[in-house]
Amino acid sequence: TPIPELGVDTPHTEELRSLLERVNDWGLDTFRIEDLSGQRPLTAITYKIFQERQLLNTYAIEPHTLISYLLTLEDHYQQVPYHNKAHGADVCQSMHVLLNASALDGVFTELEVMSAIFASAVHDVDHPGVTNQFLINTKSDLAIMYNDESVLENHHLAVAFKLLQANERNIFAHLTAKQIKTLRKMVIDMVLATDMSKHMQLLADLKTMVESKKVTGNNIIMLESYDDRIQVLQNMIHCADLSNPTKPLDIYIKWTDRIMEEFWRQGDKERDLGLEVSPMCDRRVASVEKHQVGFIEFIVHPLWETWADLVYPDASAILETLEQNRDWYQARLSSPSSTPGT
Ligand SMILES: COc1ccc(-c2ccn(C[C@@H](O)CN3CCOCC3)n2)cc1OC1CCCC1
Ligand SMILES: [Zn+2]
Repeated sequence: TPIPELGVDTPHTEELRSLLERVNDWGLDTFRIEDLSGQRPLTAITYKIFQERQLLNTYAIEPHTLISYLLTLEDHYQQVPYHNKAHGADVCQSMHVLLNASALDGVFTELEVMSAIFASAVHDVDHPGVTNQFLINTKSDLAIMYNDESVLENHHLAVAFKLLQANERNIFAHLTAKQIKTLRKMVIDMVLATDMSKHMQLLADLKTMVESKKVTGNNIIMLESYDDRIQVLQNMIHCADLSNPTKPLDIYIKWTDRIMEEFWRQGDKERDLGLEVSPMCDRRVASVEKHQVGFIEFIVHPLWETWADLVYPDASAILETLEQNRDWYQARLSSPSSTPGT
């Protein structure tokens, strides 16, 4: 069967094509792509990025093999409010834009770039919509399987690589053994770095790197060792994963609605199980704005401020939007919050 031009079957080909022309822009409306692509945002966006970066030519990837892998990957994202295929598509597209920073021009090899795009597309596959702590507390099969250590992150990686084992989905069939070994290690290192329990160490190391930053004549960052290179890619996927508050406000608010519904459903499960309801997971004690302000103040802004230093001045506009969005939520805190029915 012939491959549709955009990789997905949709009656909105014209509109989807023109929207995907903006794949290099920060703030691309992933929700609109979800609607126009026949609920295939991850396949449509990732296929476009692979084409945009000539990765099919560089690595002799057959279009139908890539489409087959992406459609199956997308089908393995669960229908949960936040950690679903739209989030996977959003982090993949955000990573694609971050890789284009001029301070990183020519820094990463094509294999590292493909590893980063692949890692972000797969990084939450089969996420069950509950946290690592919930899986540990409920003695879930996943927690038993991974001995309570980065349970979800390990699972996402295992699922992503398992799907490659079918010949019709093996997009890396024409890579050398050495390339596959390198790609696999980098993808594992990046996805494991999205575990929030690694956040403080990752940020501390990034700050150290920024302090000792070495650049070439035209302000391009010099990264000699594998450790330095993977550290930048790990912080990049972590930034992409925590990029919702840096996006246009109307898009950010939609992500907030989704994560809160996912957290509240976990709280409902904890209440039903007689467990203590986790912080921010009790829908009866909703302080959405307060939690977003705290999330930005303590996690998102410190990370993005440091990233913006590293790639200065490439992420300055993103940091500006983040600060405006924080002020918007802050302002709603002091004034009466939107109570139901008003
Ligand atoms: C728009 O709002 C949010 C957007 C994102 C997040 C958020 C938290 C952790 N993460 C990253 C994990 O999902 C890391 N995952 C785990 C599973 O394995 C893969 C890697 N993302 C939290 C958000 O708000 C919370 C609710 C109120 C304040 C905090
Ligand atoms: Zn994620």
